[in-house]
Amino acid sequence: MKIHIQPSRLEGALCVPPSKSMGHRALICAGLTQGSSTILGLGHSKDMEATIQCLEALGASFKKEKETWHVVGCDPRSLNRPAQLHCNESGSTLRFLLPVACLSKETITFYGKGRLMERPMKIYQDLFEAQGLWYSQTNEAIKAQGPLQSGNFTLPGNVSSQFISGLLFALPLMEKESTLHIQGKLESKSYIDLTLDTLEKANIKITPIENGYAIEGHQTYAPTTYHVEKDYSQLAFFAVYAALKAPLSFIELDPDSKQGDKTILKILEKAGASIEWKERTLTIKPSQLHEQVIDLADCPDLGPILCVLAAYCPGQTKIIHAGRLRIKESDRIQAMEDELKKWGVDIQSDEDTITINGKRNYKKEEIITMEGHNDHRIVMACTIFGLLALSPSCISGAEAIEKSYPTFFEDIKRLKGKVELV
Ligand SMILES: O=C(O)C1=C[C@@H](OP(=O)(O)O)[C@@H](O)[C@H](O)C1
Ligand SMILES: C=C(OP(=O)(O)O)C(=O)O
Repeated sequence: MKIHIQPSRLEGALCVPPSKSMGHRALICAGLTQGSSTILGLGHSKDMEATIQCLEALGASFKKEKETWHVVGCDPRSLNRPAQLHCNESGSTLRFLLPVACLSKETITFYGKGRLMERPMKIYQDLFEAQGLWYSQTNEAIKAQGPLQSGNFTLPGNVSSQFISGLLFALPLMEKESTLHIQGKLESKSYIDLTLDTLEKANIKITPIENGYAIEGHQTYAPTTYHVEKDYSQLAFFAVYAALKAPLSFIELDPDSKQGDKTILKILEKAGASIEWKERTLTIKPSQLHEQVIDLADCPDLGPILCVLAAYCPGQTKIIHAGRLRIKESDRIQAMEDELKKWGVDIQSDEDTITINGKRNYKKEEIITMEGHNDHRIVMACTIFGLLALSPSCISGAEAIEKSYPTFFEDIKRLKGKVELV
């Protein structure tokens, strides 16, 4: 799918989609509850679909009535036949559900598409092998056989927090107590906090210890009602636009949200934007923004759109601790470098840092075609760049938005943005 983008002045109010991270967590906690739970405000995307289908393959059932999901959970320990879990391109689905599914004694096959099976998984392989369990991986699939046992687990803190979240979902269901020790600096900590928060709602007890967590065994997930908040990671794309170009309002937000990507508001304020809250509505107004140093350790998903922000902020912006962007749906540093260079943006990177010397305007004589790199966040970031530019452009591979934000282009049109299918 190729989209033509005209420089546009967006206006109005937007309700961004529900949080994908909170959605995965609510689905998993509800899906592991021996009883029925309710999820309110769950969004629709390929990643949500993947998590629902995987939990169904483990025995949970999901029913949607209007905007409410009714979930009857399962116990993977009582699975009595091999199961196939199709994770599509969702790293969260695969890494959260691998230890959960392998509470079972049956062989579980996990399938992935796109770049999923190239993303780091060795942490789980090592952990299975240390317990003498079978684990094998090809380009298309991972096959593993539990049952995974409780114990003392040590994990690096800087590869992906999703391994830690995955174990936090599974360990409470094991027979005995476990500990999880995190080695080195913990990155994406806000995502672990979201996991702990959701587990607490399901009455699962996790005790913080020095550099890790203690998890009692033999716990049960309690039925409850989960409310999924609107997604600050998705809001970030439009927030950057508003801070640079024209005011936008965002409705139905939780101002006290624990989502780590809410930090986009601090970053924009630091750059000079005006941020105003009125109850659950946020208004962002543009200003002459300036450069800064941005630490990405706790908010990796903001990386691509922050490259756009930096490109339009005069002065030198440095985005540090960005290395994990290389192991997402694409190498997001390389992808942004490739696409922004087409516009003449002065952007360079090393393994862990992106340096951008920004300016206020970009204009090309010819129509630039940007590539989506099969990555939703690259498509969305490049589209925002195109809306802010002074000359028209195209983005190809735009269907990648289906992973997390299927209505992205419809929302732009609703705000009077000029985007058209070519
Ligand atoms: O737990 C989560 O919901 C997520 C954790 C982050 O991954 P890492 O911990 O691998 O950085 C983030 O990039 C991903 O989109 C969602
Ligand atoms: C990296 C992402 O998701 P996941 O790791 O779940 O594939 C993302 O949404 O940007």
